[in-house]
Amino acid sequence: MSVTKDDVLNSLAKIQTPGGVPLTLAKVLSEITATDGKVFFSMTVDAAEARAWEGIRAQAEEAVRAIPGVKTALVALTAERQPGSPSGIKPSASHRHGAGDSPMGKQKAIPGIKAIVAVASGKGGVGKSTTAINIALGLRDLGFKIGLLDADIYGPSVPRLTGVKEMPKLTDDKKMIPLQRFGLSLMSIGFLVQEETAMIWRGPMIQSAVKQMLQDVAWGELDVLVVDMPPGTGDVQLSLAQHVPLAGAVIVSTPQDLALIDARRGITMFKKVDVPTLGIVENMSYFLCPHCNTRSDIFGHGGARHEAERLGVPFLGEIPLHMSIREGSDAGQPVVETDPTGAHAEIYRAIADKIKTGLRLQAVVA
Ligand SMILES: Nc1ncnc2c1ncn2[C@@H]1O[C@H](COP(=O)(O)OP(=O)(O)OP(=O)(O)O)[C@@H](O)[C@H]1O
Repeated sequence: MSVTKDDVLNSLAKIQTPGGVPLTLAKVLSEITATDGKVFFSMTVDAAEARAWEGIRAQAEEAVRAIPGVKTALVALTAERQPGSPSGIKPSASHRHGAGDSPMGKQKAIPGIKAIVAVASGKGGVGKSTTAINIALGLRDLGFKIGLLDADIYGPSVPRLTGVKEMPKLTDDKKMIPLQRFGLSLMSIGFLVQEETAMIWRGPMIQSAVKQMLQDVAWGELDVLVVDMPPGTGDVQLSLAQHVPLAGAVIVSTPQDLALIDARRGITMFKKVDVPTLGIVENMSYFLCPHCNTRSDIFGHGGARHEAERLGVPFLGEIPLHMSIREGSDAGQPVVETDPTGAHAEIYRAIADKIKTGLRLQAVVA
């Protein structure tokens, strides 16, 4: 039985807002998407009233899940920007009421997760997601229990990188159970909504959805949760960096000058929100000819290492441009998994080891 938008609207009409009108008349609902039993929409409310609306959001999600045929429902609560706050970003409830002076700042820690590490890039297409999953696998090989959260909501990559496209199941208390692959716990918006849907997301919706993917997922005990961030250094990324309790950030760049300028912006962004940069990775650093083994520095290799030195952040390693990395990551077979004793897996594990060292300095991971 397929679920329609009208089914969703009929069930939402029974919910009363704080102002006493039915939710469907409150002018807060976004476009509703209902495809293959997956329902997604957001509610945009005045920032000052956001806390009062959290209960309505939960009720709406509950009501939609109760419609026969609905397999999953995600309702994001987004607040209109407040003029005057930095970048227009409103501090979250946990920011205001949270405590603690850990490197994670004042955000609410996620129970059971020892450290959250963001993998970010100044611009798209530099291989951030490929690097993120292979680093996650490298950390797994070092003996850690690892999760991977795909926060790249513009173009979720985890389904492609892992070949996993199932719908997460729910626990009795309605938390999503992460999917398992390669010994990693995985969560991606790509498991919940169609890729076309992902394109229509606006900044505040992303922030809210990522918060839910962090907090409404039964992650269990993890040493490190690797977060594949959306590419870029705009307000959305800044806001995520501010709202996710990050222990540190890894910046992925290619060696070209332009990419490096963007990488620098990434470091500045994390600095702004007091998240330490664990280091820079240079991806597509050089090309090793598979036939003659000759190395070519196509993009002028070494830029990221210099940039890291200049900025006083660790340089984590160089990953070559290689067909097997591309083919593997595009076919759900990341290279650290498929060729664990090969040279590329070694490189990713060495990077993971440096990340481990960076985290240990902060006494987050044992
Ligand atoms: N070291 C590498 N060698 C060869 N191909 C690579 C390498 N790293 C990434 N790629 C390929 O480059 C493309 C972009 O990679 P990926 O999706 O990881 O980038 P991204 O920075 O996450 O992109 P997006 O802008 O979508 O976030 C993919 O086809 C991937 O397989």
